[in-house]
Amino acid sequence: MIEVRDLSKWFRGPNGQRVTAVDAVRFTVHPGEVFGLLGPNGAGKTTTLRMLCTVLRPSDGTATVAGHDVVSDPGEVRRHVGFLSANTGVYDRMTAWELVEYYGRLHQVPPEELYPRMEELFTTLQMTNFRDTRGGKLSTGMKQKLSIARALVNDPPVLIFDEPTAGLDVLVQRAVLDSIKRLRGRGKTIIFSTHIMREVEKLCDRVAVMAKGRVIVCGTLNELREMYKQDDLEELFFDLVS
Ligand SMILES: Nc1ncnc2c1ncn2[C@@H]1O[C@H](COP(=O)(O)OP(=O)(O)OP(=O)(O)O)[C@@H](O)[C@H]1O
Repeated sequence: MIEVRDLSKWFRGPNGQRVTAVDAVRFTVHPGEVFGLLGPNGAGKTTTLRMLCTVLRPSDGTATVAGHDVVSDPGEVRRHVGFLSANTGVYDRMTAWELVEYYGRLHQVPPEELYPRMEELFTTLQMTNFRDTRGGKLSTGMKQKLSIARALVNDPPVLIFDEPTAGLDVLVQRAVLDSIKRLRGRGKTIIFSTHIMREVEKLCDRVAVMAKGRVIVCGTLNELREMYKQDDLEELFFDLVS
């Protein structure tokens, strides 16, 4: 479970001025739920997710992930989270299989769990054809799948995915979205960011629409349709953020 209460982050701009990237955001994500953070470029989605996975320290407010506070207990948060971002690193010299194995060992997954899980991940994410290819020779989509496998290798209860389908072709997009659905079916708590309403419609149980660092509205898609008397979610999103 993820609980976010009045979470804010500000940075110093080039002239020393305060740039508020995330402004008193609140939401809760439950196990077995896919929660979408939807917003245009610069809305504050990545900054919010980075605070949740302890890469960035909040300026104000609180967040707990799997019951652990992101500021006072970052190690435990990291142990319970699989994080994926557009620039998650893939080592050039390791093969796809070696990289996932390496992360599994880092997380101290016992071998009798690690290898069956890796076989399953490589099959469901359709990675068997490049299992022995080195990172440096993989395409963007292959690297993205590999980063997902890496995030899942220790079977964490919470998954934080920053634009998981960015830059992928439709086939890989579908494989990624299908894996997210399967993970929800297994009771994982999942939050992901996107600026594509279609993905939210396909996948999310609830969504928070963000703009200029704030959550403008949060609810199920039906609640949003009802609230704004607008059935076309693309239009609704446009109206909300413009
Ligand atoms: N390290 C930083 N220093 C200064 N400003 C930053 C920093 N990181 C983010 N920002 C600013 O915070 C705001 C929110 O950025 P963020 O990357 O969280 O948005 P986003 O919703 O993820 O956008 P995108 O869809 O383009 O990835 C932007 O105005 C951005 O310029």
